Amino acid sequence: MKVVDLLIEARWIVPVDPAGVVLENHAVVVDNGRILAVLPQDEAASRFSAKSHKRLEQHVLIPGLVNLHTHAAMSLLRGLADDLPLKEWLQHHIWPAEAEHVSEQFVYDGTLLACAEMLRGGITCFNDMYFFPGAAADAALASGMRAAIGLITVDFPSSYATDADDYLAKGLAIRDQRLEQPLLSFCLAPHAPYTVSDAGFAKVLTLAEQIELPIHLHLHETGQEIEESVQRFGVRPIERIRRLGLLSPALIAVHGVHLEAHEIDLLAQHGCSLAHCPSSNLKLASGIAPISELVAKGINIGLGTDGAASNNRLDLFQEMRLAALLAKQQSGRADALNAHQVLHMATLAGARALGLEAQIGSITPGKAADLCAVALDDLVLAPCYEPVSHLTYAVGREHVSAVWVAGRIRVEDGQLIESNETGLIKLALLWQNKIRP
Ligand SMILES: CSC[C@H]1O[C@@H](n2cnc3c(O)ncnc32)[C@H](O)[C@@H]1O
Ligand SMILES: [Zn+2]
Repeated sequence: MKVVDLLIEARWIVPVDPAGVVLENHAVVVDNGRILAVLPQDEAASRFSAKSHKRLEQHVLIPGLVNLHTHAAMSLLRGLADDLPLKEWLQHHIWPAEAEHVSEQFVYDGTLLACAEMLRGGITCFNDMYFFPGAAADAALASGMRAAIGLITVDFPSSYATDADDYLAKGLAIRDQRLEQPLLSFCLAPHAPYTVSDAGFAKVLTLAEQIELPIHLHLHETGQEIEESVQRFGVRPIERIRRLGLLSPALIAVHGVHLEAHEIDLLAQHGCSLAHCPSSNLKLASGIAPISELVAKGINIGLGTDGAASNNRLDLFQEMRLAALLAKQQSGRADALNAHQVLHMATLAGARALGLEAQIGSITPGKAADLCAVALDDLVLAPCYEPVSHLTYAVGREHVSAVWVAGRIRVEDGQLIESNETGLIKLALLWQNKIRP
């Protein structure tokens, strides 16, 4: 019998790959942080002796969720400026607050708080875009969470950096210092077409090609963004980005709310990914992304929460439900996006966009053991005919009972391990008193 680190037996396992499969009474064998095997429980018992054993009698085990777009540290700005459209929200509220308060400590503390919220909700990996990305990376590592850290660029100075060259040089140094961290990966993260010049994009593209990183960019979020681009550059943002050479499989276009048919074709032809953030798009009244049309063209779509100042939750179960419901409403077809497709978006599609498809996103031997157990023995989830249906339409993040990142348990019985929740609330209160004394 082979001795292994961990054996997880679950009532249901949804590996996500192969698509549409639900395994009953199977086990996941974990060793050295990786998935060694997925097999029937009786076979697992005869082949493996585990140092640690978890029995999930009434649970469904899924891959850890991948949050494809966030600004984690903005958890400290949650609820600061509600009920506003994007431009007014950013220019008159968020950017002034960031100019006054964002520091390395703000980003570390805010990201720590966000990681706690995300882990408790079954998210094991997040794709971040924010100032002081080194502090975000360190907070993710301190939380034992996987993160794709955005090396940001904007054309305005901040407390973090002065201009495009400075942003990129600082980002590269942050990456160089953390290259050996197995839980970290990196993206180039130019903020948006309206805050990055052609020269800034050219620099981003050169770097992304040299060091083979994805490019994480807000794109076509509002109608106003598009109108202003036409006035300023004579073309819509996607066309400008195309001319600059940024449309490629490396691009993670965030939002894509306003897309014409030929622009959807362009994204498909170039193999771009899209980060769909339905709550943020609804709250800022930006619109609803044409998801069923994007799906029909085979575009890789992951789900994001965006920051907590525009959502105001970092809750991918809510984004899953919303994504499914909005796609149905928008297309007029009840089968527009089914529960399996939505779970795929929240896991493997996000991993693929980040270039992490070989490492995470499905319960597959050889991949990292990033796993999420959801307890279905709650009256609000009874009866349960189909666990994947429940994951999209009925489950809330409060039903997450256990979470592992690279085989290490981070949440047990719905509670964070090695994390002081009371301390985090106190930390948030300290910032609240600073920001709104
Ligand atoms: C350069 S750091 C990231 C920058 O993005 C801002 N931001 C947060 N949410 C959004 C959004 O929905 N659209 C555009 N920009 C957003 C954040 O406040 C930071 O300044
Ligand atoms: Zn955003």
